[in-house]
Amino acid sequence: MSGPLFRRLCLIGAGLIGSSIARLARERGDIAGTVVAHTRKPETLARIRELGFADVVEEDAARAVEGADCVILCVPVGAYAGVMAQIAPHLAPGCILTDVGSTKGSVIRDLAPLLPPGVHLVPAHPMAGTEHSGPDAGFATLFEGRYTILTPLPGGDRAAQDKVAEFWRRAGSTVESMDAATHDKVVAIVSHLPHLIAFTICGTADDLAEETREAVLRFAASGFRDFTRIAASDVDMWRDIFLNNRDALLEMLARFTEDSHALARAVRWGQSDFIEDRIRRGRRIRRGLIERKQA
Ligand SMILES: NC(=O)C1=CN([C@@H]2O[C@H](COP(=O)(O)OP(=O)(O)OC[C@H]3O[C@@H](n4cnc5c(N)ncnc54)[C@H](O)[C@@H]3O)[C@@H](O)[C@H]2O)C=CC1
Ligand SMILES: O=C(O)C(=O)Cc1ccc(O)cc1
Repeated sequence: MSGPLFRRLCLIGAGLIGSSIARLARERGDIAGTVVAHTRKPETLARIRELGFADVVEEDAARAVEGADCVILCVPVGAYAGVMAQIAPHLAPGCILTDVGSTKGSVIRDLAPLLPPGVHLVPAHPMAGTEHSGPDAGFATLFEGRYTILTPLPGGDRAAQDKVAEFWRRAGSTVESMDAATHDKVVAIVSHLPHLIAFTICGTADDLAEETREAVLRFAASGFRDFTRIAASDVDMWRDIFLNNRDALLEMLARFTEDSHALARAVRWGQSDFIEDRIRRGRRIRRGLIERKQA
């Protein structure tokens, strides 16, 4: 049998996603010979050592990437430019630089200009996660049965793209490729707008008068609970996503606002047919999603 996919795999950031990758590599022998993990805060470094999912825990980002044949950025997307400035001079020629960030246009904007010659950039986004964060939250099966989207650069190295795709297939993902602009539009509607709405509706409920708010929290029916699960997500990560997918997110929010105003008008004027039509359409689409998942 041939050796693992990567000789030395370096993870910059070892929270939910980074630690899930490390745990996966530990569980499967065919991904990495050595796993190096770097993170910024001393307390997180200490916790990673305790959890023991990395072979090497390195406090210096530049030293962490030295000699790695694959580096995966697993930090909030707003930290990419700063991290890249630290690591770029230390990336070995032939190294694959990839990531897991939730936005892709900004990632290419922040990484590509600093890419040293001979280093191959292959941006990636596993469409898998939870509302939990940090190194304790990760688990090796996180990516199973989920999509991972690659947004390769035009003219990028095919062998590097194939290797990153193979890595995600070994993680249990189905791999798709698209351009970064398409990716950013798709995730704006399926992921970023739902998070924006979930954060907002929690605040809207919290703004209610004391008595009503008390009742809302006590009686929060499963609908409100299901709908707002994702509002428990990490602050830094979501601030960075909103700011780095601004145009696509604002476009989807404008469309949503227009559509919700149309429904509000129908409610105001008692237009049952319009209301029923919107509910039927929503039901049809949601049921279709579940059937697709089961197929
Ligand atoms: N949480 C989720 O469900 C998903 C997240 N993503 C993306 O994955 C990336 C990581 O997210 P999570 O693992 O969920 O976050 P997390 O908050 O669990 O972990 C982030 C890690 O990066 C470290 N970090 C932050 N800034 C740093 C810096 N400048 N230098 C070094 N380390 C730094 C933090 O200390 C932490 O260990 C983000 O870009 C996010 O958009 C992608 C798919 C799903
Ligand atoms: O918790 C959930 O359901 C999520 O939606 C997780 C998630 C968050 C960010 C991503 O870029 C991808 C997936």
